[in-house]
Amino acid sequence: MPADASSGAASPNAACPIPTSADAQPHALLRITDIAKSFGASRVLESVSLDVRAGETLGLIGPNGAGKTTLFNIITGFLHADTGTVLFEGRDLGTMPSPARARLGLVRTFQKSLVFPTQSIRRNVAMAVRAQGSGAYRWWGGRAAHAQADATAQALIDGCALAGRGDELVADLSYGEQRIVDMLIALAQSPRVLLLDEPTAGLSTEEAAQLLALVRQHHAQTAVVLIAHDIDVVFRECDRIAVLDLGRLIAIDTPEVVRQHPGVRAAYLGALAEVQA
Ligand SMILES: Nc1ncnc2c1ncn2[C@@H]1O[C@H](COP(=O)(O)OP(=O)(O)OP(=O)(O)O)[C@@H](O)[C@H]1O
Repeated sequence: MPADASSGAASPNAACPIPTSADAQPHALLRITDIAKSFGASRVLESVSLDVRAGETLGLIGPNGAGKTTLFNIITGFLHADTGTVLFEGRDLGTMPSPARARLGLVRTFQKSLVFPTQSIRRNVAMAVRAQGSGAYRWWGGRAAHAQADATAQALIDGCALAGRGDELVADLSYGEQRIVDMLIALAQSPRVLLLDEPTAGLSTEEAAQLLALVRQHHAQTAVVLIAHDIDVVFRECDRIAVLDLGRLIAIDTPEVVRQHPGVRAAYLGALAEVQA
């Protein structure tokens, strides 16, 4: 947890002043400012600003349809915002396509797994290692490049609960084990900012904690942004929590402060009362 994870009051503006490129602080790896997005007449995001700091885990929560995945899509270049900026290490990413963003270290996972189920664990992870260099998933290439990617993949696999099972097909793994492969694929891309879209859905709280611990095992300084509907997991695992409601950021602060935020409690209809302090 970063030393400066706490950030004061629960109002979005007080906790995270609307930033400009001129006042970017060195610890804000990713800074999004005034993001708005509509689909036709439907306004999905409205003036969303927040920063993401090296080494922190920032939870991104909100009711269904609040705009969480749309925000991920904009940060990672799968969609472009109508207005607003995405700064990565102070650099405006503009219309940079998603593969180029991934090569900078802006890596994401998806709600639906993107693994190749009929391939081995090692082959899936090795392809991600190679994608980091080339910007595309490739089956072919020189022997040395293959060997290097395999070795990196093997090291990742050996450092987790799938150690010694690199030759197994992903299709033969349990649901929870497949989520680990998703995470290894993300980690293979050397993320500086890792955006995780529902990686813990369907996992127990314990399994979710183990999955997230994998990130810190490999990348202590990576900033993690976690979308999860299990608010128990979010409140336990995150240094700060950002709350979207109807496309607006209604709070961004420490779990302790967010838990008490009246707007957040209203959005969650009292469900927060169940979360352990
Ligand atoms: N490509 C699209 N075209 C039209 N509407 C879209 C598109 N993508 C998302 N939406 C709409 O935007 C709103 C926000 O969707 P989004 O997936 O970002 O929400 P979310 O907070 O991630 O929801 P959930 O928790 O259910 O995944 C929803 O009403 C959704 O139907």
